Amino acid sequence: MSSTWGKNIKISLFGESHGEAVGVVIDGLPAGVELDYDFIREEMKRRAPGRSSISTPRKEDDEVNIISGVFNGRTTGTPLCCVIKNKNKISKDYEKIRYVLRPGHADYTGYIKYRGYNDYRGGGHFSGRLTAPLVFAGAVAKIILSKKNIFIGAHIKSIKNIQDLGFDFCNVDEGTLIKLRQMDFPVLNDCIEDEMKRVIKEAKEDGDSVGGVIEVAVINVEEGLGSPFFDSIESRLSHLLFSIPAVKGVEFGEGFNITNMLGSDANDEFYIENGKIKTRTNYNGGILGGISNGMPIIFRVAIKPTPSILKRQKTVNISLMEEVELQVEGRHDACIVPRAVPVVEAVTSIGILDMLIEREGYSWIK
Ligand SMILES: Cc1cc2nc3c(=O)[nH]c(=O)nc-3n(C[C@H](O)[C@H](O)[C@H](O)COP(=O)(O)O)c2cc1C
Ligand SMILES: C=C(O[C@@H]1CC(C(=O)O)=C[C@@H](OP(=O)(O)O)[C@H]1O)C(=O)O
Repeated sequence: MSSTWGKNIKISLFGESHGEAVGVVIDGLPAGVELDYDFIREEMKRRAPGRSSISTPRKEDDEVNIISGVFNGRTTGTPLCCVIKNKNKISKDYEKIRYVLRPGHADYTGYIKYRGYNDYRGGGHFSGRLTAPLVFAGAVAKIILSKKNIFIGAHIKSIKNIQDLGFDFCNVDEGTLIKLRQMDFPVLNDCIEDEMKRVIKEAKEDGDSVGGVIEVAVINVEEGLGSPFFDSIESRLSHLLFSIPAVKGVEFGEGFNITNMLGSDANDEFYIENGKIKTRTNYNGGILGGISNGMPIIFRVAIKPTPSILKRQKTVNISLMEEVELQVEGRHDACIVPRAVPVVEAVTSIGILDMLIEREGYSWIK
């Protein structure tokens, strides 16, 4: 099933953007974990639509309704089902373009795969709205990971060609990640925020959209997590990251740039600090042979420009089999990147927790 993922923590997404609700069933959770509802609400708010002028004006409160798997505020260990209602749908925008394929969106491929039975309203099951339940599942995973002091944080590394500073690959502290989490527009260099927002606003005024890159750090993962080959940390996390709509690239450590380096530079040399083996550089992003080496796990995720744009585009009416021009109406993100930051963190948390339970079972979770 394409909407189900995981070996130990299994998540199953359901719903459509203009249907009754979206949601997730999480199976394999440990019993007895106290859920911090304030934290979960904050995480949901970070992603929710309609909270800024650069995001879609569709306002949703993204209130989570937990309908199973929690009793007296603690997980029971049985499937946890969370439902998030769709309260602010305007489906008429999509009736007009029912058979007119939006370039860059999943209208064509969805129509072909599901033989025209797909819910086309708002992208249906392909919508970025399905990332709301992912953020919920990620918040639960973050609560559990915090028991091992594992923190996941991310910032907007670039919007189009405007660059933020990068993480210090060897030294990412918890304080920085928590500060980023509290920011509506998380960047390391405060001075770059206005310029990035200007690029987004200019594209929007022009009926267009822009993309960008998100940089992620996972800290305090002990050495030895992961496996070689098919279950490498890179493979497991990439599977989840590429499941997020609009993700077009993932690179770990120096990523593609490592090809510009000599081996003598790219090799992270080892040393000992207080009896612990560390590396002086971290170009490999904390992973060797698919397994964590105890350094921060660092990677970047490329997000494409939002496909639904006001600008006129050439496309096809699939019912009439005619070439037509399209001007998309409706409520869309001029740039997906800021709202994708908590989503990227969420799937990373789910992936790390899944691998941790595989390695250590449940006994460390109290
Ligand atoms: C948080 C989030 C918000 C999104 N908002 C929009 C949007 O407003 N309009 C749009 O056309 N696409 C939006 N997308 C992207 C589409 O859902 C995505 O491009 C589409 O499903 C096709 O998938 P693909 O780009 O991975 O091929 C959003 C994605 C995410 C993760
Ligand atoms: C609703 C959300 O984002 C939606 C993601 C989306 C898409 O095509 O992915 C298209 C828009 O949907 P609509 O046309 O119904 O307003 C966004 O608003 C959300 O993230 O919660």
